[in-house]
Amino acid sequence: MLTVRAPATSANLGSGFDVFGIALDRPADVIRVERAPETTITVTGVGSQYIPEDPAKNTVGAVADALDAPAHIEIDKGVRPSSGLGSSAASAAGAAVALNELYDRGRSREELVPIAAEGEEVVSGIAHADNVAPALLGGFTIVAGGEVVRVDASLPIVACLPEASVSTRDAREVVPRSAPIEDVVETVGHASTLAVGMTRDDPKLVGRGMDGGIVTPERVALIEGYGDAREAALDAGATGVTVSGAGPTLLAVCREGNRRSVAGAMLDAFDARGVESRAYQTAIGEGARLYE
Ligand SMILES: Nc1ncnc2c1ncn2[C@@H]1O[C@H](COP(=O)(O)OP(=O)(O)O)[C@@H](O)[C@H]1O
Ligand SMILES: N[C@@H](CCOP(=O)(O)O)C(=O)O
Repeated sequence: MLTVRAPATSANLGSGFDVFGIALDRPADVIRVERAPETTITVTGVGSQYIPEDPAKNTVGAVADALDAPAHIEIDKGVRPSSGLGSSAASAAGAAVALNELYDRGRSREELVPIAAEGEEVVSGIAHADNVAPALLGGFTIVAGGEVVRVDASLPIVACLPEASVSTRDAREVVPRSAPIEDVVETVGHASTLAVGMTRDDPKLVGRGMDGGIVTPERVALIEGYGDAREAALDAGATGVTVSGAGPTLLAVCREGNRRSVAGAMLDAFDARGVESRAYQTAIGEGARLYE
C-alpha cells in the first residue's frame, strides 16, 4: 500500500482567476492506494459524508481511469469539501502521485497536472488546473497556455473558513462573461505585481497584487461577513485579503509573526456576525509527498 499526503491549495489569489495557485502547509488529505481489478473508493475524515464513493463521481476515479490504474483508494479528508481550499484537487493530485508510482507509469509531476485536472472536470464541469498544479508541484504556480510555471515562494498565510459551503460549480455561474478594458488593464497590473512579489517572497507586493480582480467582487456577495472579516484582517496587519478559490474561505497574506493576530481578528469578525469559522495559520508549502 502506498500513501501520499496531498496539500490544500488556494487558487486565483484575486487577480489570477484560473491561473494562479499556491500550495498550503496545512490542511491536507491522505490518500492510500493498493492494486485491485477495478477501482473502489472509501472516504473518511472532514466532510466525508458529502463526498461520493462512486468512482464516476469522485475526482480520484477520473484520475485512476486516466492513468489506467485500477486500485482500491482510501481517502482520509483533511481538506473540507466546498471550502475554496482545493479539496477535490487535493484528492485528485494525491491519487495521481500514488497511482503513478503504484503502476510505475513514469509520469513527471508536470505531466500529472492535466491528469489530475480531469478529476476537477468531474466536479466543476471544467478541467481547471490552478489547484492541482500547486497540489502536485508545491509553491506558487502559474497555469497558462497549457503549461505550468512554478516559483519556490515562501510566505505566512492565514486561511479562514466560515461555516458555509460554496460549490465551485455554482460559484462559476457568477463569473462575468466579459469585462471592460479598464478592469482588464487593472487586473493585469495586479497580477504582474503579485507574480513579482512571489519571486521575492515580498508580502507587501503579493498583498497589493491580490486586490480587485474581475471575478472576486461577484463572489464576495456569496460569503456572509466577508467585508468585516477582510477589514479586520487588514487592520491586524495582513498585507492582502481575497477569496480563496471559489470561496467561502478567505485568504490573508501575512508578515512573519502576525499570523496569530490576523487569525484572531478574522475569527472575531465572523463571530460578531453570528458566523462560526475556523482559521488555519499556515504558509506556502510543498506539493504532494509520497510515503512508501
Ligand atoms: N475526493 C474528493 N474530495 C472532495 N470533494 C470531492 C471529491 N470527489 C468529489 N467531490 C465533490 O466535489 C465537490 C467539492 O469540490 P469543489 O466544489 O470544487 O470545492 P473544493 O474543491 O474547493 O472543496 C463536492 O460536491 C464533493 O462531493
Ligand atoms: N479557479 C477556480 C478555483 C476553484 O477553487 P476551489 O478551491 O474553490 O475548488 C474557480 O475560481 O472557479
